[in-house]
Amino acid sequence: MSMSSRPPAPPASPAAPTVRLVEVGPRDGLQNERQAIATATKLALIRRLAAAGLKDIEATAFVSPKWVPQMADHAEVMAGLPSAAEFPGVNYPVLTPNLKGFEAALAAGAREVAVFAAASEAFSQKNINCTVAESIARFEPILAAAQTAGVRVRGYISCVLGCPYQGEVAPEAVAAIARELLQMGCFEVSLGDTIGIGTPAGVQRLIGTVGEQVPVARLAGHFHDTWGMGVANVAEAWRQGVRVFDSSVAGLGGCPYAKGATGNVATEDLVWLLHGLGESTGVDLEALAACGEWICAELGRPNGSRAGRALRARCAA
Ligand SMILES: CC(C)(COP(=O)([O-])OP(=O)([O-])OC[C@H]1O[C@@H](n2cnc3c(N)ncnc32)[C@H](O)[C@@H]1OP(=O)([O-])[O-])[C@@H](O)C(=O)NCCC(=O)NCCSC(=O)C[C@@](C)(O)CC(=O)[O-]
Repeated sequence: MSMSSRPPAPPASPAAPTVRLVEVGPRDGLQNERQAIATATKLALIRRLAAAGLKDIEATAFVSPKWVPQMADHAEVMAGLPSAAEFPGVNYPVLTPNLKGFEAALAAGAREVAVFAAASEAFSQKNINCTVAESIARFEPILAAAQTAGVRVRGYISCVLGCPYQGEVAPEAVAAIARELLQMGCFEVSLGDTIGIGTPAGVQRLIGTVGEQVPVARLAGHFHDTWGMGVANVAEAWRQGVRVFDSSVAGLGGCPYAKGATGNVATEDLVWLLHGLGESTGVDLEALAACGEWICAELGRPNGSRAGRALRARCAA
């Protein structure tokens, strides 16, 4: 392709981000990979993501290694994270389902953790082996211990637009859990479309209903791309005022307890969309796309990012 026929690039991202991206590739993206992934590969991925400008990189999960073997090296991952001198201002949150996980995360140096609930009873049982109410009760000691230790706690809610076991999920159920998580002390609640089943109309209803109970500024969008709606759903959530989004480089991922779920919306696609909307993310899209290509080659899997593939094709032309 000649230079003149190239599509115009969206504006480059200026220094101060107006939208916060939470890169979940090293955790959500890798947790479902069947092949063993070396800790060194996970750390190289994290380093490349930080070098591309991502400031929130979910590093691992302090969950049971019997349930999610891929995250069994959580302490080693934490020990090998880049130093603050190398990448200033980068945050490395981790998942903690219970106090045992929180204590291990704290001992490993975590400064931010995430608790995860579901808006569906069936999913809660499959994912964390307890009811929704029991999960919230398990979070209480985490929030208390985190406050003492000065650790920030994020909340997740899974299945906000549908459940693989239960089907429809009422936005009111999501709103009630979001309110509870914020009242408990979570600084933000990430709304997970775990099976990527939602459409923009559902996102509009969801944010409208949840936004009646909690400030939209305290919500994040976490969209999987299983049905190809990831970017459209982000655009709708953005239109509704959401300014924090979770994504994974190259669209890595799936969920061990949501059969058929594909990865998160790809970070490259999200960055392309947001820059096109005039937002800044602080992310260098070319460096990110190179990172996406690299991890896909490492894992021997196709690149799930449309923008990443388009950039590669442009560079090869
Ligand atoms: C929550 C549990 C532990 C309950 O699992 P359980 O079996 O009910 O727990 P338990 O308390 O009976 O303990 C059983 C064993 O696990 C150990 N154990 C207990 N807790 C821990 C811990 N924290 N770390 C390490 N080990 C732990 C415990 O010590 C014991 O070991 P044993 O005596 O048998 O040797 C389990 O169900 C679990 O680990 N689930 C994790 C599931 C998971 O990671 N899912 C994926 C993340 S969520 C997600 O992807 C959705 C999200 C966030 O991305 C948003 C979206 O898209 O929807």
